[in-house]
Amino acid sequence: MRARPAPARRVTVLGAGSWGTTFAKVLADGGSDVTLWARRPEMAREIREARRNSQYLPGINLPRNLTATSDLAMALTNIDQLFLCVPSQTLRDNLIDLEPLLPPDIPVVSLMKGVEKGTGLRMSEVIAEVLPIDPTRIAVASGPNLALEIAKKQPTAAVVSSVSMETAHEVALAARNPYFRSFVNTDVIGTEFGGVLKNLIAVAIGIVDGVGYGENTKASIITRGLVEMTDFAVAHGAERETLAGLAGLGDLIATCQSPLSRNNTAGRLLGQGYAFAEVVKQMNQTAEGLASVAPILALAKSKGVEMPIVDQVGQVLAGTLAPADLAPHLTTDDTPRGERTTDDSQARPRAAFRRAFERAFDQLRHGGRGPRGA
Ligand SMILES: NC(=O)c1ccc[n+]([C@@H]2O[C@H](COP(=O)([O-])OP(=O)(O)OC[C@H]3O[C@@H](n4cnc5c(N)ncnc54)[C@H](O)[C@@H]3O)[C@@H](O)[C@H]2O)c1
Ligand SMILES: O=P(O)(O)OC[C@H](O)CO
Repeated sequence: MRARPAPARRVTVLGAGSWGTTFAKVLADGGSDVTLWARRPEMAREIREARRNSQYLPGINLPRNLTATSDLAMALTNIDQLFLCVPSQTLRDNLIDLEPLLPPDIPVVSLMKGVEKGTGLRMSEVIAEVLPIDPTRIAVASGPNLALEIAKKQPTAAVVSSVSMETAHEVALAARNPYFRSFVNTDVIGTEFGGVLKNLIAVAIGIVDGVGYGENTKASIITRGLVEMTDFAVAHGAERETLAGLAGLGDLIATCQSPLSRNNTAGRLLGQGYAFAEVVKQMNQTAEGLASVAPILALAKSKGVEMPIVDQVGQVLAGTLAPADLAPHLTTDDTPRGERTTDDSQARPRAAFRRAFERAFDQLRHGGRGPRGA
């Protein structure tokens, strides 16, 4: 007698924007039965009946094993895994609504790349604060994942991270198909901050692009931006290696290079001279970087981490720095870490100046008798 095939995994994605819908497709193409929860009933109906999300993924056909509802209780009934993909600033309210309906002991996965304004908390921390859930059942997924490319089945990879390797594996198994490969790690802090921080560097890239600067400027910002990302994340407990991987460098490259990126696009509008309020009005999608600048700078300050590029992005958003003045060489270090001064003509005058200063100081201390020992 042939063994009966195991029933398909049942998963729900909360949030039917561009990434929520795309990730639901990733999961469905990986063999799960997927329910997508949309806030607006008309959007749920279009996804269910026409198998399209024409607002966020125009031209993309959605698979048959993906359905949609705007009924939260229905979306959360009898599921094996839950994925969260709403704007970071609304997550807390969404969690409060879903908390009484959450099935016990299922993995809850954040697909978001922002921090909460006011608290500075990462999304996994907001989940841990609001839901009565064992921390080992929380996971995050991040990587170079521009929604529209993935919806067209262009191959890419991501990282699923949880403090429990078992949970990470469980989720990665669901988030895997012929065009989407999920790797696993236990560095939740690094994986999550990688996704948040690359948005800020992508805004900077958009700004200089909008101004009309070329590839040298952008390469310097990307390179020094990665150092800022790494310093920040490591100071908050991340592993350096994570920031050099898909969730750090990988996502930084994708987001900084692509016109599909909303953070990059928002930056470009700022660089072209639009004021922050106008940019927010023009963007009808989530550009997480705009809300993350202030909490990230506050977190950086609390750990004494210097973030000159992110700081300048904050100033452009506030209207106190002209976009054309955002430049990577405006760092506070003479020679930033990771860069060498190859010609020591710059170092010598500084050393000579220090010696002259010490001599003068010594003379003053010893009543003009000349330096001690002289
Ligand atoms: N789009 C991408 O390529 C991509 C890739 C990886 C990660 N992300 C991350 O995914 C998250 C969501 O981004 P997105 O691209 O799907 O955004 P989006 O702007 O395309 O969609 C946001 C969705 O959230 C809904 N929404 C808005 N307010 C809400 C509320 N109060 N309650 C519930 N739902 C609400 C909107 O109706 C919309 O369906 C962000 O953190 C983003 O950084 C996006
Ligand atoms: O469109 P963005 O700028 O939110 O970037 C999308 C993804 O995070 C890229 O990995």
